[in-house]
Amino acid sequence: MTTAIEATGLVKRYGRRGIAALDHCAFRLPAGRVSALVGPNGAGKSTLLAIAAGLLRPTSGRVTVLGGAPGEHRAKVAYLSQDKPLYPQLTIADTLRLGAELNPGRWDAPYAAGIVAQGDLDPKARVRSLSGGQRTRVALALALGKRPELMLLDEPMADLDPLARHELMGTLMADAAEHGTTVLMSSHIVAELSDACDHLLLLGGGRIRLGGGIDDLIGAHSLVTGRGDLTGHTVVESRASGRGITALIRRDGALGAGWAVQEPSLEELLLAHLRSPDAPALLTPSTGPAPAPLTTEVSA
Ligand SMILES: Nc1ncnc2c1ncn2[C@@H]1O[C@H](COP(=O)(O)OP(=O)(O)OP(=O)(O)O)[C@@H](O)[C@H]1O
Repeated sequence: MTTAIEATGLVKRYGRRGIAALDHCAFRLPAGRVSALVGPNGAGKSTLLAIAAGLLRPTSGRVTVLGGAPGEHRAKVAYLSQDKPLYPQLTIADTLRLGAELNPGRWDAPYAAGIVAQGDLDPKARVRSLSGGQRTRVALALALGKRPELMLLDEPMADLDPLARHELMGTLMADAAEHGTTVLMSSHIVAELSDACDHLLLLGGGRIRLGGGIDDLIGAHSLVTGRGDLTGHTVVESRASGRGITALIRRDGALGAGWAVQEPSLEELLLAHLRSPDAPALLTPSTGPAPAPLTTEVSA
C-alpha cells in the first residue's frame, strides 16, 4: 500500500514560547483513502493541513507528501483552506478560466463547470455576490477541476446546506473511487464523516490518538454495559449508567460474565475519545509510523 502523507516527529510551535500545536506527531496516510481529520477546536487540524500543503513550515520533524517535500508536487495537490480564498471581483467563469491557466495539462473544464452548474450558479455572477455556501461550491470546483492526486480540505462543507453537502460529498467520493484520489478532510460533522470517509485520523494533544480504517477502529473497540471488573482491558471511557457502568473499551481477551457487548457507532467512538484525552492512542499498522528498517549486523 503506498503512502500519500508521512509525518515523523512533527512539531509546530507558533512563536518561540507558544504551545506546540503539533507535538511529535507521527502517522502515515495510505494513498487512495478518503480520510477524516477530526479533533477538538485548536487541536492542530488546520496547522497539519497547511504544513502538508507546503504553506507552513514545521518547527521540527519531517513530512513527506506524495513522496516529496510538502509543496514539491504542488501541481498534484489541491488545498482548500477554511476561508476558501477566491478573487471577489472575478466572475465564476473568470475564476474557472484562472483554474485552467494555473493547471495546464491537468484542468478538467467540463467537470469543474458541472460542479458549478449543479448549484444553479450563473457563470457571469461575480464571486463577491455569492453566499458563503455558493463560494464553497466554486472553491471545490476549482480544487476538483485540477484533478489532484491529493486533496487537503479544511472544513470544506461547514457552510453548505444539507442538500448541497450531500451532493458535493457524493461528488468527492465518486471522484476518489474513480481516480483513486486521496482525500484528507477536517470536519466536526460526524454524520458527514461516517457516510463519506473510510479512514480516520483523530488529533488531540498535538498527536494522532486514533488512526486507521474506520471499520478497523470500530472493530477494535467494544461498548460494554454491566457490572464487574474490566482489569486487563484498555478502558477509554467509563460512565455510571442505570445498569452499572457503560464503558468503551479495547478488549484484551475474554470479558467476564455479566457484560452486554455492542459495537460502538463512529459517533460513540469519537465522543468517548474526545472526552478522554488521556486514553492510550491506537494507530492501525497501515497508519502508524513505518517500522524501522531491518538492519543486518555483519560480524568481522
Ligand atoms: N497563526 C497563529 N499564531 C499563533 N497561534 C496559532 C496560529 N494558528 C493557530 N494557532 C494555535 O495553534 C493551535 C492549533 O490551531 P489550529 O487552527 O491548527 O486548530 P484546529 O484543530 O484547526 O482548530 P478548529 O477546529 O477550531 O478549526 C491553537 O492553539 C491555535 O491557537
